[in-house]
Amino acid sequence: STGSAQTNPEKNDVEYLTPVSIGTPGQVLNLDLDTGSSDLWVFSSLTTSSQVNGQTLYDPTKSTTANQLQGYTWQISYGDGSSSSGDVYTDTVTVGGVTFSAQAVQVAKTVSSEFTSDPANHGLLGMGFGSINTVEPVAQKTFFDNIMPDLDLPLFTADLKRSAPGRYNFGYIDPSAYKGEITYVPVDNDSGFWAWTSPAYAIGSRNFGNTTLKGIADTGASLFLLPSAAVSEYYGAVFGAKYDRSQGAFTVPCDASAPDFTFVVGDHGATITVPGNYIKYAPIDDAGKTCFGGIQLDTGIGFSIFGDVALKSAFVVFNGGNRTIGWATK
Ligand SMILES: O[C@H]1CN[C@@H](c2nc(-c3ccc(C(F)(F)F)cc3)no2)C1
Repeated sequence: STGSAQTNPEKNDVEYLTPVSIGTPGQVLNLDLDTGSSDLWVFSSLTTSSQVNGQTLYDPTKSTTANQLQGYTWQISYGDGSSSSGDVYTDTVTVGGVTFSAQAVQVAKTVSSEFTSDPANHGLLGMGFGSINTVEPVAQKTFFDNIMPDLDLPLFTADLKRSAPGRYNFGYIDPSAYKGEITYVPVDNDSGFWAWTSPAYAIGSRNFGNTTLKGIADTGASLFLLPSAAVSEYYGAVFGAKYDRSQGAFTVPCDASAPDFTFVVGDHGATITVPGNYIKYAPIDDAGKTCFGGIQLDTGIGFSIFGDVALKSAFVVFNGGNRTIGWATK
């Protein structure tokens, strides 16, 4: 089988939401497909009502194919400190025309304020590796784990765009979606993430250094989080850039000329270039004078995060069959 789903950016591309049908008859929720986690959880009829704020709710009692996993629970927290928890059902789930009939659907009973205040986000669909699924007493498989054997090719692709709809494809590679060759590199999934290493990077027209970037491809993360050496070098090249202690982040003048950030993929010279404009991420003042930086520090995480600012500059193949990640320009 193969499938294809359009994914739609929220304001400032802070996340990309994809319609997902759950249950019989289908209840369509817009979910954040997240390669950085491995739980499929949804706002539901069981979610504490004071924590619901316009989100579409999955109601398992309205689905003839829903079955509760009695006594199973889950609890997850994300990089930004947000969190959610609840119970577990199985039901039929369809994304982009690909269906799995007994998918674990984690229904939220509680969600943190960050989720409550985002009416367009009805939950997350984790596309990481199964080892980091949080369901107790038995971890559940991700949607991709479950459909992979039936896919023509054991992979999915991410084609995110700046402030425009993009696409997740399942089981095939669309040759019209990228230019040149796709360069594949090994993924180390011991952490449960799509972890890989870039051998070097360059800022603007400077020469490539020899500093490797060890990071994860994370479609659920908005920004590009890098080591302090790379971040300082980058913003050192932007006139008027500064570290704003009140924001705890680097900002740039929205009218600054920001250099591109190029990272190497593989050892045959392939590169991906993040346009400097993507790094003038979003205005933080009404006048649109100061912009939040799309590159920020990865301090304390232990690895870099190739989030949407990096991913939307490429066509990315997540191959679960041979555990590789492929990058191509587009
Ligand atoms: O944990 C890492 C795994 N992937 C990254 C991720 N973060 C979120 C997220 C989405 C929406 C929200 C909220 F709506 F604002 F609450 C919060 C976090 N989704 O994937 C970070």
